[in-house]
Amino acid sequence: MRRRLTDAGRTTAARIRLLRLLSRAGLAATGTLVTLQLVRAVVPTAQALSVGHLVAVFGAGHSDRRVLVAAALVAGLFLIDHAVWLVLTAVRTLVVKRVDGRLRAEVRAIAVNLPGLDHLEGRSFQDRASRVVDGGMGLGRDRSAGSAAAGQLELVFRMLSAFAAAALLATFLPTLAFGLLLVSLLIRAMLRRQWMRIIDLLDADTAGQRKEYYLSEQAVIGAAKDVRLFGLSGWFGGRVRATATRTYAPVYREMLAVLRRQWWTALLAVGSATAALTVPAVAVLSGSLDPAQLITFVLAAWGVMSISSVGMEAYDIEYGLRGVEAADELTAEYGTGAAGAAGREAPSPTPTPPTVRFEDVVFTYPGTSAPVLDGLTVTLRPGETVAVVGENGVGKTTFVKLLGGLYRPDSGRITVDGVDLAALDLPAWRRRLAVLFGDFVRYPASLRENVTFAAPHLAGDDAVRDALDRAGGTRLLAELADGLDTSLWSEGTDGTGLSGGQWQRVALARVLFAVAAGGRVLVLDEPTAHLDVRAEAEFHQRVVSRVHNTTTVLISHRLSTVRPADRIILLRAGRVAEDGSHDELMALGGDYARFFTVQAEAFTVEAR
Ligand SMILES: Nc1ncnc2c1ncn2[C@@H]1O[C@H](COP(=O)(O)OP(=O)(O)OP(=O)(O)O)[C@@H](O)[C@H]1O
Repeated sequence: MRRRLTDAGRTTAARIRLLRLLSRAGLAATGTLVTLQLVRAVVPTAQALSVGHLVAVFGAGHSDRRVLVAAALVAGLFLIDHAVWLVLTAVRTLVVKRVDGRLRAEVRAIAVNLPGLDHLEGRSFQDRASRVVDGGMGLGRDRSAGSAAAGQLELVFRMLSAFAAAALLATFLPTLAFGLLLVSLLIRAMLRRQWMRIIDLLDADTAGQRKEYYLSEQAVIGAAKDVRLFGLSGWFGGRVRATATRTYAPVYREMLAVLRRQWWTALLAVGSATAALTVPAVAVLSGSLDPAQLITFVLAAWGVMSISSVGMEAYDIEYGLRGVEAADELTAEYGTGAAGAAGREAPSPTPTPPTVRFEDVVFTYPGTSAPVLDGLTVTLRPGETVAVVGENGVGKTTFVKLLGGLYRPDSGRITVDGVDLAALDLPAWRRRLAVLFGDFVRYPASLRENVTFAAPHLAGDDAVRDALDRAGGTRLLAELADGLDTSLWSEGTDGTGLSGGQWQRVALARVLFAVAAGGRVLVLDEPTAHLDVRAEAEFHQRVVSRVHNTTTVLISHRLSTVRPADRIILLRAGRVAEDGSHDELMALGGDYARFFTVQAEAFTVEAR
């Protein structure tokens, strides 16, 4: 019993929450929607009265003019109802889109402003965010938080309409009015309980909800080449069918089960309809009601009983409420997305590179058990070029992510000029970093923007051209029809598609631009992976040696790329295994020397 009451309380609070959500659509749009719903709510009662009035004046043999006016009133109400419905549909769409847009913007703000990646990569964050952002298709209908809010408003006015009809009926038959209202609400509650379980089933299969993703994102755009060359269209089709079957098979089973359980509601509905017709009819026969009143009260009874049906708005509410709850949970857990309280400003806003120390750092990715970094201790001295090498998966990129404050160590600490990174103002620290990740982002934007995104405040095309030149992108710039204005978003704008190597030069230009804007620690993770042999050979001279007054961290499997570095650090088992210049490590005769020899031999064999 107590649980029922708690559920009821939660449901009421959720429904009020939905109504409050409507304010996000703006006063004018929401006000118009409320007004239109109000008109539609009173129309059935007005129709019952007007039809009764028409029958009364017709039966009393009044003049043609009075009959015509009464008939015009009936027709006018039908027309008004229809016209209001049309406008309401359009205004409702506007309100739904606005509410959804606002909620999505809030979730985007939370996601973008989270200081690290650990929450963002978690399954629970992603599921909750996709619930808010994606909305979804429920039983063939677009459903979202916005449609839940509009649906809740619709339900309020459906109730109002039924109560208005009951009030009219109560003027003559109060017991019938009360009884019909009670039974109709009971039927509605029973139906709602039975049918809403279907929304639970739909909601439970998040993998099923993602089935659209395979088609739209992967099969059509993302993996278009692979899908065709490997002939994977059958696999995609099968995958979509399998997820659809997994989602909908239990739904259809439940629908059949609900239909088989309709006896009680059907009996109650038949009983109500019989009472609604026979009680006024008996009153007519006994002479206490005339035929015109009979029509008015039967129509009013009909208006009361209409609330017993579970309309689409009930599904909208139930489905979209999950999105609203998910948004509330995200806000409760991560705040509103406003940038978090700033820590101390990164020390020395001077133009010199800092000393960065990893002190006995242990780090394990959330949701995994084995640490990737396990007692890593290393110092990056101001202005030196340090190469980080090691086998696949040893933790090189993880080292960079921790350097950027995207994750925090489980134990140990990272210091910048002696100050713990955890105590620093992260945005300020990140402005002093320029990081090129191996899986750099190809922004759907112009060439200029792809470079200046690293430091939008540094204006001037000369700096952009200089960064492109250092990254070996001058020829690319000359070839592009619209120069720096060329859109590099080929799918979205008919812009230019670049090759892998050309994109890498653009991404490299972006971080060099960040260095020009004040970045004092440059990190290049696999910067030559897509470059041709000549560009790779020129890389150190063209890029690294021209970067001054900056600490450079270079990660690469191509040991010829890292050879000229001041220091080379080899990671093994999450910590530094070898540390020294190329010559020192070759003399040491450890893993680095072995890897270098193997690569050099392979190169010599290829070159023969
Ligand atoms: N977001 C993540 N969640 C869980 N584990 C991760 C995540 N990112 C990386 N890992 C794991 O951490 C380990 C180190 O990955 P990392 O990318 O740092 O290696 P790497 O040395 O840069 O490898 P490579 O040379 O292949 O680029 C790997 O075992 C990887 O599977």
